[in-house]
Amino acid sequence: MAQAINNWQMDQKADLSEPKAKPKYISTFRALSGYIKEHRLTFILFIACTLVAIAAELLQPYLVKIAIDDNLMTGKNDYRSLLVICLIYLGLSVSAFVFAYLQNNLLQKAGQSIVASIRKRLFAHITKLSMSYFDRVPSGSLITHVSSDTEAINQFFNQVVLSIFRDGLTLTFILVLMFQLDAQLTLYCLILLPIIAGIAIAFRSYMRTTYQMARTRLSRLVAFVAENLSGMNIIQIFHQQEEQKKQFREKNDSYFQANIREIRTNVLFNRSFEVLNNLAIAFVTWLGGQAVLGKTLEFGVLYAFITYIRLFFQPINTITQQWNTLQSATVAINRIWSILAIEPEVRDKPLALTVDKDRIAGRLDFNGITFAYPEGTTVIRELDLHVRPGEMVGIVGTTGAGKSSLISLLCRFYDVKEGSILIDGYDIRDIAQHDLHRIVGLVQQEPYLYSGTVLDNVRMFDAGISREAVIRACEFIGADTIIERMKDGYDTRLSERGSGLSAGERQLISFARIIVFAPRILILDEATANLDSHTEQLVQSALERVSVGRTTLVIAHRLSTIMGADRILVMSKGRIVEEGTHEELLRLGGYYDELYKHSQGQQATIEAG
Ligand SMILES: Nc1ncnc2c1ncn2[C@@H]1O[C@H](COP(=O)(O)OP(=O)(O)OP(=O)(O)O)[C@@H](O)[C@H]1O
Repeated sequence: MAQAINNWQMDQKADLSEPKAKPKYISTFRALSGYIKEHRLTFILFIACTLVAIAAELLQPYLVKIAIDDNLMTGKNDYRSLLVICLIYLGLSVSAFVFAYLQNNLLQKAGQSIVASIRKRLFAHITKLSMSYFDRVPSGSLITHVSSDTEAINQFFNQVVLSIFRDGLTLTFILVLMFQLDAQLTLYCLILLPIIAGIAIAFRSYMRTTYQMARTRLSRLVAFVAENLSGMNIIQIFHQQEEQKKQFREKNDSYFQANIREIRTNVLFNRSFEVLNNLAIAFVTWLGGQAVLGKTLEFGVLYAFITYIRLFFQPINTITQQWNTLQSATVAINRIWSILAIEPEVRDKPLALTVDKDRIAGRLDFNGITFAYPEGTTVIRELDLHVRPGEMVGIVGTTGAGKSSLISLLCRFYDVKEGSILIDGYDIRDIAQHDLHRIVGLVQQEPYLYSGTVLDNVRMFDAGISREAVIRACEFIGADTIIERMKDGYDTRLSERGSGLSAGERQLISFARIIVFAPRILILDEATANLDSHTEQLVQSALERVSVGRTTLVIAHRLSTIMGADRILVMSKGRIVEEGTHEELLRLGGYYDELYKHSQGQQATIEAG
């Protein structure tokens, strides 16, 4: 695999030297070469079966020629030989069927398993890319890469490779047999070749444009649907259905038009080929018929010739049709390989530290950190923060102050531009990410649940964590009664993103996750926002239990969540502007005091209402 990416990268570098980049067919083959080598035995068997299937197919007209010229036209009445010929014909038909079946299956098997491993590799790679990549690339286009681009590679094997071998070999065999039957007549037929090539080339460039247009419009449509699905609640709440329907209709219509254009071009090309085929047959019948009448050509030879000419056009037509597939596979492979070649911006150092989370006390030091998103303005400025092991720190601040960004840096979704973040004195850039993510746990405002059971979601599909451990964790945070009330208890299947559960229930499951994975440092990003007061109480008491003995950072809009924190930080424009306990900050009479009064006012209004 590494070799395949290497080959591809070298080809890309070589291509840069060319002013006008040509379609990268060679690099496509080089990119796939590693995979093909893995299946070389299957490919050898495929070629062998193809040879036998084609030979069995093409020898059939030759047998009929023998029957006509050596039996029927001689008047020998040799029924026995005729029967033998018919039996051999039958045998050839059966062999052609069996070997064509094997040939198809072998190629399908190799092609499908290559595509499955590319898909697996691509998905695994995407999951390792840094958040900055996902900020830039829309998820819709990534879905296209994993689904339709890999499908284009599948078609490459099952159409292009199949056609190159099957149709290429068929053409060669037909030419050999035709020359063997009558060289002069074959040469006459070959006059048609430049005409066929001319038509194919003329159509080819037009077909390429129509094909690419259809693919581009399809990926726009897919991206649009993906975006809409992920933001369906917003669309409904803002009554955007009509507007989205209009935009969808436009994209759908434009894809429809592109498809129609592509189909028309294909039909025109196929029909032109058929006309050409019939012309060639008329041409051979005219020339060959005269020779038969003049007794310079046997009738059986003419029969075989006409059959071969008919068979000759089919593979040419099929091969030319593969141009589209080859084009799309080339584009798809280049797109996939360009993703595979992307190095995650945040990655482990070659000798990354292995840190056992149980030996971490949980001290945190943010030393003069500065951070800006790629192509963005600075959102954290020379920030210093030192947190004791087991301390609970609440973070509040204006919207866009950089609270979530600070947390993203601690999780190493991004790397700081300046300064450093230390956990127990280890720079987080030196710690293996696998270990870091066991040390630092994150609960977000909208916890992500996967399609799977409650059990799977709590233990994150890690079968090494026992059912009992999951149940204990849920009991600990008080989620057990809620889960037991569900249809199948811990085995209840959750729909995508846990949409069948309330926000509080989802939050409790994510707390149970934390208990199971027991990180030393816990981050809660607005974990109690959007909850009704009863669920908030449940979650709040779960939070208190979860945070015991852990360094905890809580970002909160509701001050009630953090009033009891050991320390509260107020952030503004990427800096810490106030710091202290609840009481200290109230005494300070600054932003926090204002926020508190405001929240008290709101509370009073709610109670009065
Ligand atoms: N992925 C991103 N790419 C570029 N800019 C971003 C990204 N995420 C956040 N920002 C910008 O960084 C700044 C800080 O955002 P951040 O989410 O850290 O603030 P916050 O204090 O958590 O705000 P809120 O309370 O509204 O969630 C904002 O100006 C925001 O627009």
